[in-house]
Amino acid sequence: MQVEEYLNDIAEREGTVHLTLIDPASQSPDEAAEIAFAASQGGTDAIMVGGSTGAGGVLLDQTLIKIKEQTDKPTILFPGNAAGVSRYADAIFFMSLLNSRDISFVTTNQAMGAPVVYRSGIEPISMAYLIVEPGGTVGWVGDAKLIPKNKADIAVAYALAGKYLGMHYTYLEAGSGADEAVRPEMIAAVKHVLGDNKLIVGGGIRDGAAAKKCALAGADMIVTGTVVEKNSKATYVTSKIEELVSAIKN
Ligand SMILES: CC(C)=CCC/C(C)=C/CC/C(C)=C/CC/C(C)=C/COP(=O)(O)OP(=O)(O)O
Ligand SMILES: O=P(O)(O)OC[C@@H](O)CO
Ligand SMILES: [Mg+2]
Repeated sequence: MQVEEYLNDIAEREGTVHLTLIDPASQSPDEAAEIAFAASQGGTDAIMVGGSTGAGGVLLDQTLIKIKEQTDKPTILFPGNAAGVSRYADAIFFMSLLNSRDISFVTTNQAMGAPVVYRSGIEPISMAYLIVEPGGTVGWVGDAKLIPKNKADIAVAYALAGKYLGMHYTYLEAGSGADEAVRPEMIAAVKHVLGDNKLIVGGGIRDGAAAKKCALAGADMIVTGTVVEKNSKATYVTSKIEELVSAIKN
């Protein structure tokens, strides 16, 4: 089964998908694989691999190779630029940062990365990537015109633009380690116009209660990264992921 179909199927059957984000720059490939294994034990549905600063090359390849030795869950690239493409992944969130001021994050990195995706045979999953306040590192790196956190109508406008451009997924990003996750009002307003198109929410989600708020508001998929990155002890990772997963599944 293709990864997009796999994710959509889980969203339909279980209500919400959980994705674990691993930044190859934050630990060794072996440690990344331990986190991926522990997260799989905790019930995560897939592993996203990427970072906004320097996640490419041999480190990215090795991280994916090691992760795939430890888990059967699909691996999905979450690239910060064209260098974030690796043939060792199953799929890639082929995203455009629609609210960037910098055309390189809207189309140029996509053009530079596309032939690599084509040759590697990994599955592209089209995605509108929208960065909301506070935005964190990715907001700065991506030169985003941050969507104000209480302006749901602006997020709705961008989400509709992405949908009309044919993007299957929309990602509302508050930034890694954000003090506050994307607000339920914004999630609900965006999901309302997306209809069957899938909505991913991430940034600043640290516990089951916060994840549940996002899921109840209408998120189809929840991404968490920092919570397990900073506490890579396997038993902690498994129980934290269990907490998040049980909060968002039917
Ligand atoms: C589709 C292709 C080939 C490229 C897309 C390029 C785009 C649109 C990038 C958007 C801007 C950007 C820098 C995204 C990075 C997303 C990401 C991997 C965030 C996760 O990393 P974090 O862990 O939050 O950040 P740090 O790396 O700062 O820890
Ligand atoms: O690290 P956290 O805060 O979980 O954020 C995950 C993801 O949305 C960042 O791109
Ligand atoms: Mg990171």
